[in-house]
Amino acid sequence: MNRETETILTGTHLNKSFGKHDAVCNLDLVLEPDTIYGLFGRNGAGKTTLLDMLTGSSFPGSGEITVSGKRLHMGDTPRDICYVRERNLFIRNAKIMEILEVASAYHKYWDWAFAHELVKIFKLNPNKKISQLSRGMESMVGNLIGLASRAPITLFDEPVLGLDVLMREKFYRLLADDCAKYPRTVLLSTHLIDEIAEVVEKVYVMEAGSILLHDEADNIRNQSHVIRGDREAVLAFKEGKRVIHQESDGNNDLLAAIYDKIGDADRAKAAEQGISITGLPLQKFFAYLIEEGDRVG
Ligand SMILES: Nc1ncnc2c1ncn2[C@@H]1O[C@H](COP(=O)(O)OP(=O)(O)OP(=O)(O)O)[C@@H](O)[C@H]1O
Repeated sequence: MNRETETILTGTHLNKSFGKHDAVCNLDLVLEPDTIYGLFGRNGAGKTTLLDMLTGSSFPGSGEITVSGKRLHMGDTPRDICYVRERNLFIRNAKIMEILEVASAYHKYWDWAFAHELVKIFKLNPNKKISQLSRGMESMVGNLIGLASRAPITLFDEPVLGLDVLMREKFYRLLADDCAKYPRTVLLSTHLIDEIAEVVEKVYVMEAGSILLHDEADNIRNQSHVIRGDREAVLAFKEGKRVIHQESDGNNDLLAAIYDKIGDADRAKAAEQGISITGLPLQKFFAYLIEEGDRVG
């Protein structure tokens, strides 16, 4: 299989600066077909700058982007991509239905039956103007387009801004179910990791314009642990393992967050020494990883 059939979108050696500030630095990214990605990063990490480049909304200072095997040139707006922006560009005076009609004309896999279903599920009044919507409702209109477009590549930038917890859950469930029925590539850019932990299959973590980590979500889940116990025992246990965080925990106890494999022999040793091993929530993992980068960097 050649590279073009294995990947649907690539960004190679991407750079983008605003004045003297490097928002994206020498970044490589590959999206494969039919995979749901999470792009995690703190505020200002460069996520939106990256997505703008990948979708042809802004051009990289240097580097190359290919979409469905074709190189992206200045001014191209690839039809295979649906980009749900953090700050949408909807005409404020347009009604929701008018916005959906424009989107349906643009996206060749648009599904009107699904769009109408989503209008009901998201409790949107199609005759309302964009200017009359709350922030959360505006997000829902963008998300509706992202779902109903069924584009081969859909990029959501902070899709749940302003949404209450029920709507957030509804959106993630609809996305996961619809991608199971109509497989496609989706990238969710967010700083709320735990919420989408169940949905994403692969993860990119971005910090200060670069990719800090790229891994399968399952690998992260299986390899991120918190160990707790007597200081000396924990210090000996963590020897040779990648420790991304460490802190005192009570009198003479130590807590360490480990991003590494912990096998059966390790577990038996830990049990012998009274060391507890628990899973590390993805949000915490991400916070520790970035802290570690700050310490090293
Ligand atoms: N048009 C611009 N002009 C100047 N600086 C910019 C511009 N757009 C982004 N930046 C800067 O580039 C950096 C990356 O911003 P970006 O919006 O890509 O981050 P982000 O990860 O999407 O953040 P957030 O989660 O807050 O949306 C930030 O330091 C930001 O201030």
